[in-house]
Amino acid sequence: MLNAQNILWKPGGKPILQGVTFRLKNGEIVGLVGPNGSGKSSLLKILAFLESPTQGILTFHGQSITGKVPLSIRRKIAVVFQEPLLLNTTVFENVAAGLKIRGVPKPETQLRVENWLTRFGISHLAKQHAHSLSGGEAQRVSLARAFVLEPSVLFMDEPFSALDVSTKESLLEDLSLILKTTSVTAVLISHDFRDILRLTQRTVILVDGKIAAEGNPYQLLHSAQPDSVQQFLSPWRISLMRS
Ligand SMILES: Nc1ncnc2c1ncn2[C@@H]1O[C@H](COP(=O)(O)OP(=O)(O)OP(=O)(O)O)[C@@H](O)[C@H]1O
Repeated sequence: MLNAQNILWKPGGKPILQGVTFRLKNGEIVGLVGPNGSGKSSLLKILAFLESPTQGILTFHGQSITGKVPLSIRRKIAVVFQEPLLLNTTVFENVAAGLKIRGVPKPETQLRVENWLTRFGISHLAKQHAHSLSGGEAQRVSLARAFVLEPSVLFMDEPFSALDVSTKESLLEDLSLILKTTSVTAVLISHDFRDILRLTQRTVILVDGKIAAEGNPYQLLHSAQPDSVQQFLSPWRISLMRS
């Protein structure tokens, strides 16, 4: 559904992405990992049409995307960042905001928002002000706000990294179930390879702005890889063997 071919990105003259070719198929959950500064967030922003590549071809459902991205396509994409960036209003209004902008009728908005608040276990917080939430609750609101839009593609950039271990664990459990029971196509960036093993079926490893390896995350972990990939995966191999 989303194809990126030979993407080059040099925002300040320095090449950040160097010839990345990435294909996202309908319904798959793809992990995007790699060392700090390898270009993961940059690639995510380009795939989500938040940045334009310096060179390369992007197509969405077969339609070539150049210049200004049509609103109808932008609206098929949702992005969740590490910081929830919630609006200064209630939880309900935060989750409803995107539907209001799209002109979804009130009764349908009510049903859809209630459904996603329930699925993320936060319906009891509906009337609470978003800025009074804990980090875990706020990230649940941020995810509900993305899912309520029923996007074709959901991008998640480090959604758990600001959460403590037990908060993260309960969110991972709920998100894992939601991803299994919806047909959403998603890309997840995480520094924690355990999240990637748990949530994704295919993983892309970026090193220095290039795809250094890709495949099933378990197979990547247990097979021989080029040195740059070994270096990134070794600590995970060791820590996962111990646990
Ligand atoms: N708009 C920009 N202009 C210039 N350089 C940028 C821009 N955005 C990112 N970079 C640079 O691109 C490189 C890759 O950044 P990016 O955030 O994509 O990496 P990352 O793999 O997501 O890193 P991390 O794991 O630390 O979040 C960094 O050196 C960063 O400073």
